[in-house]
Amino acid sequence: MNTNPSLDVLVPRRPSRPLWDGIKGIPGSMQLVDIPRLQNTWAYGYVIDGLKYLAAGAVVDAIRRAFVWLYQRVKLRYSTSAEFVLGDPAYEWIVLFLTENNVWQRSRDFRVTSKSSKLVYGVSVSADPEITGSADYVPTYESPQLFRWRGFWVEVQRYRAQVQGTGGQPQQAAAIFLTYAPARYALLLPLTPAQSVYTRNLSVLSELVEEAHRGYRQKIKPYVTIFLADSPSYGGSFLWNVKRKPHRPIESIILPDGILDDLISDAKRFFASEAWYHRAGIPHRRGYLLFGPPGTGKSSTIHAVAGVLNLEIHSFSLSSAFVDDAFLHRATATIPKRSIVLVEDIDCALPSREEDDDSDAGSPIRRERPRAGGVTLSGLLNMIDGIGSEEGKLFFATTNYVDRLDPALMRPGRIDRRVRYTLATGAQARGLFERLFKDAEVDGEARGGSAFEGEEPQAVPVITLDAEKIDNSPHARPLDVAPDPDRAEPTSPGVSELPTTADPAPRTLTDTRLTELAQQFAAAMRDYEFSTAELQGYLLSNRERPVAAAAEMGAWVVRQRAERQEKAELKAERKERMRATRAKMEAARFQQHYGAYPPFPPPPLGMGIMPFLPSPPVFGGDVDVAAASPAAGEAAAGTTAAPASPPVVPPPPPPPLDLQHPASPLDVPPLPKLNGINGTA
Ligand SMILES: Nc1ncnc2c1ncn2[C@@H]1O[C@H](COP(=O)(O)OP(=O)(O)OP(=O)(O)O)[C@@H](O)[C@H]1O
Repeated sequence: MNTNPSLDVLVPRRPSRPLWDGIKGIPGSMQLVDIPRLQNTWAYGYVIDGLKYLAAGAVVDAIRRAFVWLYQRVKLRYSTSAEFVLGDPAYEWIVLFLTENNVWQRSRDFRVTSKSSKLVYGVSVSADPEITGSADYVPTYESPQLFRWRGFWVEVQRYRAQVQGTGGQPQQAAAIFLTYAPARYALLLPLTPAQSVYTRNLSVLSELVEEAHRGYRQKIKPYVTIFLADSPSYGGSFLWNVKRKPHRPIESIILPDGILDDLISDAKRFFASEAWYHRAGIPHRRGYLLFGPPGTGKSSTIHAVAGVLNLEIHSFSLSSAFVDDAFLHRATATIPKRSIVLVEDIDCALPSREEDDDSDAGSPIRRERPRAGGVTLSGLLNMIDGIGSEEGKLFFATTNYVDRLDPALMRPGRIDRRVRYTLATGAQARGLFERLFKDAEVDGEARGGSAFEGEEPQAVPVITLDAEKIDNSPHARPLDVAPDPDRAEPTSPGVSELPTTADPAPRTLTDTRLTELAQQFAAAMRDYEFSTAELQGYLLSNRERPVAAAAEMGAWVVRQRAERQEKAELKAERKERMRATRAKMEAARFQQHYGAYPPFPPPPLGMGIMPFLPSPPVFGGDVDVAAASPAAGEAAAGTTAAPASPPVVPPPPPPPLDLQHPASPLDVPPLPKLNGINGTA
């Protein structure tokens, strides 16, 4: 008989419906539950314990739910969420704020990266500068950190996730959650999830963010912050790659007088006249196009302007594969007020014919440059003057090929000012020399010893007036001659006055001497012959030898000219081969469609295929598909087309630098015809 009443409840006896048939092995029996025997089995204890735990769990869960319910009521009444998402500038502010407030001190999680130009807010974790100098130690706040701020307890926690980027690559996403409560609610903090702010007073949150922003601006002052849109975005968020660069001193940019000052005062006026723009109903933005050959100072100018005006740069490279219209739109929407939006090499966004094709106008076969990652002209225009581009933003674009730009891009309102950069003039070369060698020591060899430890004194090339080597071009100057390696004489006028014995005390160049050397340096080249970057490269390779740098400039110029000539010849040869290949391909196609001879009179010579048509079929009946590939074509063309090497004509000096000054943003004079810039037609 069953004496256990609880088991009676759990296993009711139902004589008409036996439950334990299978256990006793007698199907159909109605009295088979033998409770006393069941109690003696080993499983019984487990079953009873399990039931007890189940009951205890249910009670705990009920209590937890009651707490959550209570928390929800408190949260609804007092709290707000504060989330800072990686990639947004506010994320940078808050991370710096946390670092400055030493919130990391109890942190156990750090990300260690070698020092680079990437903007990171590392903390000093060691007293040894040798160690802290080579790496950044960034607290990651993976575990919650609690700190006090203005009478509030603030809890910070970071969440990290791997998400799918637009390009399909995995992408890091992160956010920082802040929770704060007045000190009297501090006890509640540990009991609650971190995403809440325990007060409805939003001004507390705003004060915290503003303080973080102020601190950030202060900290970042000596630097220009550059946000690069160089990673695919994910979901609705946008990820900027943040770098920083020290300010570029404005006087280190060597341009004709007035250009930089004018640019800066124009930008200052723009920022100061926000109210006027609003009253006039004109979107508060201003566009600048800087164009000219590579290495002439376009990017440097933008960095210097950003430093002077304390602006951040948000930079786009339109040639990245993942950049499309939607990407541009999303990115532009995240750019804060008072920023520079920079598109370098803006011509890359638009389809254009290859440089080499210019002589083949009219040919049906053209090699188009591949379109960059799906950016359309209208997408670009929307980016420049869409909603997200208003609110006090300077738009800067640079290009080496201004003639490739669509007129729609350059209409007033999108581009308000255009600044042309040219290769260096003599005055710029002098300025560059003086800037790089100001306060420099006199060369070791000029003082009688090598500037470099253990190095043989170099024989300084002598400039001779050899009639055969003299450049007779109209731009030539007396120093356009090759050095004579057999003769070595004192470097330059004035150097012989320097002591000839080794002098341990370093001697700096006097201002007069520096000016003389700068003039000597500049006189060795023609105006508009080299880019400032090329001259800078030469001077840097002679950084400790100003006297020799000036004296050897003539030889360097001669070498550069010879190299250029060689390159120009090779290019002309390649171009000729390509043209011959294309002509063959056209002839083959023509034959395929119409047979060996045309059914109509030949067009004038020079119109693509005709020079090949009167001859009997060169390729036989079939089209040689391999010949259609440039490589095969080049090989074939080597036997049929004699490459012509046109003489290298020195480029005509371009017009002087000009900065156009429209009277108003809507009054921009038409762009002058720019044939010849950078060698393009
Ligand atoms: N006018 C200049 N004054 C001082 N330095 C210059 C000038 N032009 C070029 N440089 C130097 O040459 C280098 C390249 O300059 P920068 O990148 O500004 O040229 P860029 O015109 O933007 O070239 P690209 O069109 O190839 O981008 C930099 O190191 C810069 O210091």
